[in-house]
Amino acid sequence: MLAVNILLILFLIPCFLFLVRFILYRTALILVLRKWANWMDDRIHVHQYLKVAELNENGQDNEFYRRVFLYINSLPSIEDSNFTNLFSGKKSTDIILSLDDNQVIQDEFLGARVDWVNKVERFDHGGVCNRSFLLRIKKKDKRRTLRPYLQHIHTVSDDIEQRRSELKLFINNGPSENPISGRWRSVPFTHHSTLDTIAMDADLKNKVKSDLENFIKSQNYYHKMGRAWKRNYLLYGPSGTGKSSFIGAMANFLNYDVYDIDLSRVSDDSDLKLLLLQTSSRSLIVIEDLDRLINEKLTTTTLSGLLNFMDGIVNSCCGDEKIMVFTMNSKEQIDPAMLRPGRIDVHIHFPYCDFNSFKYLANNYLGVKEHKLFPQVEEIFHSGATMSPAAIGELMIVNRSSPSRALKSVITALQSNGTEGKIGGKGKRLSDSASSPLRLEPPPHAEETGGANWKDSVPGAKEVRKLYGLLRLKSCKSPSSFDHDPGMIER
Ligand SMILES: Nc1ncnc2c1ncn2[C@@H]1O[C@H](COP(=O)(O)OP(=O)(O)OP(=O)(O)O)[C@@H](O)[C@H]1O
Ligand SMILES: [Mg+2]
Repeated sequence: MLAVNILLILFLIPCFLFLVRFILYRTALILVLRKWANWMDDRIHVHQYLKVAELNENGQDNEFYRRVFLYINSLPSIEDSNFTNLFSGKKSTDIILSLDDNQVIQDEFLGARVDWVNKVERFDHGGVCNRSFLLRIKKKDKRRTLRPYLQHIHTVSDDIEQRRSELKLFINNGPSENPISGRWRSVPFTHHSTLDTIAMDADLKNKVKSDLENFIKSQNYYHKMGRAWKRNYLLYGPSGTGKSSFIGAMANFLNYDVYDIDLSRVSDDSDLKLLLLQTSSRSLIVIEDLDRLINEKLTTTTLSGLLNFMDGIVNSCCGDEKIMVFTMNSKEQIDPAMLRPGRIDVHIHFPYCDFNSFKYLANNYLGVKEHKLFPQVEEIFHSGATMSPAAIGELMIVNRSSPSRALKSVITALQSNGTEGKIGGKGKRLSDSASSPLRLEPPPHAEETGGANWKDSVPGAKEVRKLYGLLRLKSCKSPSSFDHDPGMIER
């Protein structure tokens, strides 16, 4: 009998507990209980308040208010708040939750519970209002958790901002242009290149990737060494080999804004310094075609002005975490002082296509991994014929509806190139400005206007050459590009 009773009790206890749990969670009872517990807790402890006002005493925006705003609205507990606003985000599918006026939200940090009140005081009918966030924290927790908690808010809000913000491309105004908007004007940076879309030796790409990753983690290292936290890259190689695209890929990889310096709009060395001073942290500072600017004397800045700029001396006083990127077609005629280690930390060579790069492009542009024409293409590459990735890419794009036709067009172009001899001349940018005497441009709107004709006929080498001036005959060795200098990469 006793055994039966014990069994019955053992059965009933879990049933009872299950029922209590069911009632608590199926009804609002659990919330009521939690509220009581918090109320009791509040009575027992002494609390302190910290106010983060929207405006400082001079009526200027309080940066920390904005950070707290981002932080609070990212807390999962916002879903438990009694009143929450819903807004649509940047994408049509995004919905953003935002705490309503005078609502309280709870947060927990290092085991301490804190409350935030979104305080809004209105003075006249919905017009002027005072906004602030009020932090309520237990006195006993304050000393232990406040500082790390505020730091935590900084880090989280930084992270959110970084994820949300769109990248910007800054272009410098001339010294006398646009005094209101300052020396830089910006447009959204929408370059779609990524490290994956660039055809490049796989080892080299991985090295660059890890170099960039190391750089962004090395703040302490640079500061301990007393150096500005910056790294200088030189991308060099013939026209159409992907240097500019690689800059876009770097910016997208690092999530950095890009400052593209047009040296022809820089009046002198101090003007260049000024421009650098007005760049922000976490940015790529780019000077393209540096060799052409120097050799053709298209800049009024002096060599020493450029060297100081590369050293970033002025830079180190006003925010760092910058990467400078210089592009050149060739570094042969450049003063070695400009290229010495420390001034240029990483040299990356961008060569013409080899068979591996060709396969990479075929996969990216045509979605073709293997093809019966590949052995023939490989043979032609091995015989020494080559083209720039830009030229090959264009042939693939215009013939993308038929991979076989695209490959045949590349073969024809490579073969003609091989038999017709070397086509010399310095590479030019497709987008070169009118100031340049040698303008090589793609056919106007080839895709939209003449697209049908282009697609129907396979363009031969002559057409390609005429259109782009990008064909070269050059033995194409696999790139030995990332110039290793043992001292160049921090470990
Ligand atoms: N290595 C590459 N991988 C993928 N695409 C490439 C590569 N090189 C060039 N392209 C394509 O060719 C076009 C021109 O390339 P890009 O402007 O980057 O060349 P560049 O080296 O900067 O030339 P320039 O010296 O004339 O400025 C881009 O649309 C790019 O997509
Ligand atoms: Mg370029």
